[in-house]
Amino acid sequence: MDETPTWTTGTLTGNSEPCFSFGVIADIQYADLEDGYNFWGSRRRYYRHSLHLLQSAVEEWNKEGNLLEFVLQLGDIIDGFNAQHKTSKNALGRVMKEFKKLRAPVHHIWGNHELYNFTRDYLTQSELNTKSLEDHIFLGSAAKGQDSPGDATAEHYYAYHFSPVTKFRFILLDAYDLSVLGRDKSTQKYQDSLKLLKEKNPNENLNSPTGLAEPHFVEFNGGFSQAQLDWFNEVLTFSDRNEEKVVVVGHIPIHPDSTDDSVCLAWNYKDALSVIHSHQCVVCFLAGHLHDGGYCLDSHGVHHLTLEGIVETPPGSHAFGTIHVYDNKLVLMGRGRIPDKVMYYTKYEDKCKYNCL
Ligand SMILES: Nc1ncnc2c1ncn2[C@@H]1O[C@H](COP(=O)(O)OP(=O)(O)O)[C@@H](O)[C@H]1O
Repeated sequence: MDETPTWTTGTLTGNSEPCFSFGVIADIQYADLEDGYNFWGSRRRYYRHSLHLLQSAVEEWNKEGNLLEFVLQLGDIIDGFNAQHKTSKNALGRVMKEFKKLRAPVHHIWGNHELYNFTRDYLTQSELNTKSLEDHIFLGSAAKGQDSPGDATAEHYYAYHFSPVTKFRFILLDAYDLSVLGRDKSTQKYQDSLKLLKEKNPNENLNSPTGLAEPHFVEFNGGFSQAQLDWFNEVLTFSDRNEEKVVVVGHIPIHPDSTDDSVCLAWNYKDALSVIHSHQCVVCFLAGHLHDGGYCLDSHGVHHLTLEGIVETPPGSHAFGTIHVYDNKLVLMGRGRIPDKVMYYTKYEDKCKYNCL
């Protein structure tokens, strides 16, 4: 980092100083287990050590003091192996104990490993439901299908938005709204998701992308329901009208150029992208899931940043970051495997140009 930030907190002010900052961390996948490997046996997974990396990330963030407004935990907080060992609640308890030492609030995203360990109803009642931190604004009729945090209706999805300072908003999306993971088999969403997955993936093992025209149609990915996309569109309409900048957060990447393979993408990523591209306000999409980092600036001037995962980070290295929010850019200060990055907001006129093409 060649930029040494000086600090002011408050609204986006028009000056050159950062306005606030937030932490990012992805794919902790803690389990009290010996190291293992990914599916291909090519990358080591440090299940037990991931807790130590979280501990030191929390210590580092706490040193940043009041400047750190919140932390985004991008999903897969504990590993699916906990379900097999019946240690899910215990493992979650250990990880949450570390997060509680943080002097800033944490916003939690749900990934596939949350759904290997817990039902959606359990998650809704758990500390991993941070929707109570939602900002309340008036949205149009398309947003009516959205459930409140306490609701545990069978078809619910987990998404919300918040505004830490005037003119800046974060939207957390549920990339497993359409999924066969975590949904009761009796629900319409389960049936529809299974039908879609099987149409796109004829393999006996639905986690296998072998031979697929669209290799991202695997069981460990998921997608967005039309109800969620309508709600998303309503929030972005509000943000456009209020001339806000928006960062969107989800577990699974939604742009092919922000992943190193064609597998780690949300099923209907194109639908999410087209909602984003029909608005001016989105500056960045943040994701995890891949474990390797990824980045692209898309055709509409939106940055897509995929974060390196903690679980595949060896002792001696790290994988978390702090993003400093300026009037004209986001500055990622990465630690360990996560490189620093400066992401300038695309000017409104340039976005208009893209949108007219
Ligand atoms: N190419 C593949 N073929 C078949 N199964 C796979 C493949 N890749 C992953 N899987 C399986 O899918 C599940 C999720 O994969 P995993 O790599 O553990 O996901 P994550 O990256 O979210 O930890 C695991 O059960 C894994 O064995």
